[in-house]
Amino acid sequence: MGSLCRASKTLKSQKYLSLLHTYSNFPPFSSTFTLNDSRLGVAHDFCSNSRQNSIDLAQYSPERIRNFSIIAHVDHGKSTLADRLLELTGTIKRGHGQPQYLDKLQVSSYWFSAVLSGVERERGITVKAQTATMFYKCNHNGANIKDADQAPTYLLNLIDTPGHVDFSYEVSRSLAACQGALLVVDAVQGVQAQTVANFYLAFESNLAIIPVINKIDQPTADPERVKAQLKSMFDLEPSDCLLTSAKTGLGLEQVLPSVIDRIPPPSGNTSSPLRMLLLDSYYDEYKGVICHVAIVDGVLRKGDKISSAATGHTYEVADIGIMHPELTPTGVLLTGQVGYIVSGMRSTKEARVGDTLHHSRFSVEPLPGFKPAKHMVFSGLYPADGSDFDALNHAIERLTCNDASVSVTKESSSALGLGFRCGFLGLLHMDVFHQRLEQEHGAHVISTVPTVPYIFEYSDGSKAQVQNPAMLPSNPNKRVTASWEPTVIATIIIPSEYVGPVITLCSERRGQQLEYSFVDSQRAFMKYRLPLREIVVDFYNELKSITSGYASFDYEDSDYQESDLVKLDIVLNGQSVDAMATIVHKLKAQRVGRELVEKLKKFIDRQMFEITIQAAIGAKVIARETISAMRKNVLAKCYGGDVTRKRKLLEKQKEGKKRMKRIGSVDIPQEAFHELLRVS
Ligand SMILES: Nc1nc2c(ncn2[C@@H]2O[C@H](COP(=O)(O)OP(=O)(O)OP(=O)(O)O)[C@@H](O)[C@H]2O)c(=O)[nH]1
Repeated sequence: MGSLCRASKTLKSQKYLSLLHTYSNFPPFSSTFTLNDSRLGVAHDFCSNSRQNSIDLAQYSPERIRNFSIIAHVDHGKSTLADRLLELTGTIKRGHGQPQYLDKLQVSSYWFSAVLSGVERERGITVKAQTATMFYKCNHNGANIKDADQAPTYLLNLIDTPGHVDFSYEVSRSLAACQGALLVVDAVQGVQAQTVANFYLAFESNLAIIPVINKIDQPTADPERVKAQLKSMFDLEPSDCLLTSAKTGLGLEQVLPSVIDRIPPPSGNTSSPLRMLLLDSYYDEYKGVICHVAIVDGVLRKGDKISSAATGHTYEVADIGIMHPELTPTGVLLTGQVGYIVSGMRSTKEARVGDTLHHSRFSVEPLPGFKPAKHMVFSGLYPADGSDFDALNHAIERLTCNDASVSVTKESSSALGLGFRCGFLGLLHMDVFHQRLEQEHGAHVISTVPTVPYIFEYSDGSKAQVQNPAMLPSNPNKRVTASWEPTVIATIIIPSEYVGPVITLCSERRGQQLEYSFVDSQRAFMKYRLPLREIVVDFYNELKSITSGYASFDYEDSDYQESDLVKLDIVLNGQSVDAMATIVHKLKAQRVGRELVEKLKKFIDRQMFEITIQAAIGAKVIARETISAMRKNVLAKCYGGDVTRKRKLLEKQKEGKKRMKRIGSVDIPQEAFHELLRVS
C-alpha cells in the first residue's frame, strides 16, 4: 500500500476517494503511479458499471466467491467500513447525494428500509444484521496492470453484524454463512470486551480472521499498541493487521484483496442435492416473507419446489436473487452463494432461522442449525388505555413480523387488564421494541418491571420456570422451597485506574470474580459471574458512568445458581398492584423496596385523598410512603370567563388522563411505570 499512502497525502479528499475507488481493483503492492495514469479510467469504468442490469451468477463457481462478516466492538466502525466497501465496488453510489461520505445510517435506509427502524437510526446502532453482494475485479496476484480487463471478477458477500451485546445472537447467525471475518478494532480504543467475544465466536466457527485496525486517522491512534494487544490476546500476527481509516479511506485498498487472498472459498458441492441454510427473514408488504439464504450444496432456481427440514412444509420459489444491495432477481442461486428467496410463506414464523431448506423431491441430512435466540428479559406490555388492546395487539403483530426474536403471549393483570408478556434478547432490545411501538404505531404502552426466567421449587415437589412474579402461587399450602436464577459470565475491560469502583459495583450486584488480568500496561481485563437480574437493570449505564464511559462490557449466558429469591409486592392504598410486583434477592429486598416507593411517590400526583404506597414481602411491609390529599384543579389559576381557554385546559387534562392508569382509585402516570424499570 506504500504508493497509495504516499500519494494520498498530497490529494484532496474528493480526488483521493476517486483514486481509491479506482485503485482498489489493482494490486496493492504494484509500482507507483500518478494521478493522470490511464489505469484510473479503466478501473473507474469497471466501478461505475458494476451495477449490472442483469447478473449472470453462473460464472461464479465457489472458487470465485468469498463470504465474510465484519465483526467488532460497538462503534469501532463496522458499518462505516461496510459502506466504504460497497462504495468502493460501485455497489452503492459514492456520496449518495451527501456532501460527506456515507455513513451506515444513510446506507441502512437504502438497504432494507422495510427492516430498519427509525430507532436504529436514532440510536446509531445496528440492530439487524444486513447482507450485501458486491462484485470485485481483482488482479491481486501481482499480474501486470495491463491485464486489468482480464482480471477475474469475484462475488463477495458482505454480512454486516450488529454491535450491541443484546444482539450477539445475530452475530453468530451471520457467521454461519461465512468462511472469514474482518475483526475491526479501533486504533484509539484498542481491544474491547466485544472484540474478545466476537473473536472467540469467529474462532470457534473456524473462520479465517483478518484483523483490521481502523480509525488510524485519529490523532491519538496507536496502531502499534493495538497490534501488540491482538498478538498477546489472540495470537494474531502484527504483520497480518490491516491499517485503515473507514472515514478518510486510508488503507481501504488492501481490504478486499486480503479478503480474496486470506479467506477460503465456500466448500459446498455443486452436484449434490440442494441444501440451503435459512439465515434470516423479514416481512415485506408487497412481496410477503423474504428469506435470506446461503446455498451450502446444489443449485436453486426460480420455480423449484422446496421443503423445510424443520416443518416439512413445501413451497415454490416465486422469486430468487441477490442483495445488491437491493433485492436483485437472478433466477438462480448456486453453491456458496448468499441471496434471498420469496416462496409464499405467510409469516416469518414459518421461516425458522437455522432451518435447512431442500428440494422437495430429495431428502437431505439437515445442516447444523443455530442455537435458538434465548429470551433473557421478560416484561408485560399493556395498553395505557384499556380500550386500545386491539390496536396494541395489531401493532405487536406487525412488529414481530420483522423481529421473530421477540416472544409474545397474552396475559392479564388485575391492575392493567389485558396485555402481553414479551420476551426479549436483552434490555436494549426491549427498549427498541417499546420505542418502535410508540413511534411507528402510535401505541401508548405501559410496561412492567422486567424479570428474568427464574426457576422455583414448591413444597409439593413441583418445579416451574417463572417469568412473571404474578405466576408465584399465593396458596399457603404451596410454599417456595428453593429458587434458582440465571447467571452470565461477563467480560469487562477498563483502564486500570477504574478497577476499584468496578469491583465495588460488581460485588454490589452480587458478582463473583473469576479472572483478573491485564490487556496491556494500561488496561485491566476482568471476568465475573453475575446474576442476569443484576445486569438487565441499568448495570451497563452505571458501569459506563463510574468509568467515565471507558468500560467495555460483554456477557454470555451461563448456568442457573441457587439463590434466595422473594417476591416484592407494591401496595397502593391497601391494594396490591400485580403489575408492579418484582422478584428480588432477599438481601436486596429492603433497598429495592425503599427505592420503588420513593420513585412512585415522586411520580404520582397528589389526589383528592391520601395515598399510601407500601413495599411488602408477603404480609410484611418493608417500606412505606404517603402522599397527602389535595384537589388538583386545573382551572384554579384561570380567572375570568375565557371559555376557550378553560376548554383547552380541560382537554389537556383529559389527554393527560389517557396516559394515566387508574389502579383502585389511584391514578398513576405512565412515566411511573417507566421509572420502576430502572430500579435495580
Ligand atoms: N475518525 C474516524 N471515525 C470513524 C472511522 N470509522 C468510523 N468512524 C466513526 O465512528 C463512529 C461509529 O462508526 P460505525 O461505523 O457506526 O460503528 P459500528 O461499529 O458499525 O457501530 P454499531 O453498528 O453500533 O456496532 C461513527 O461516528 C463513524 O463516523 C474512522 O476510520 N475514523
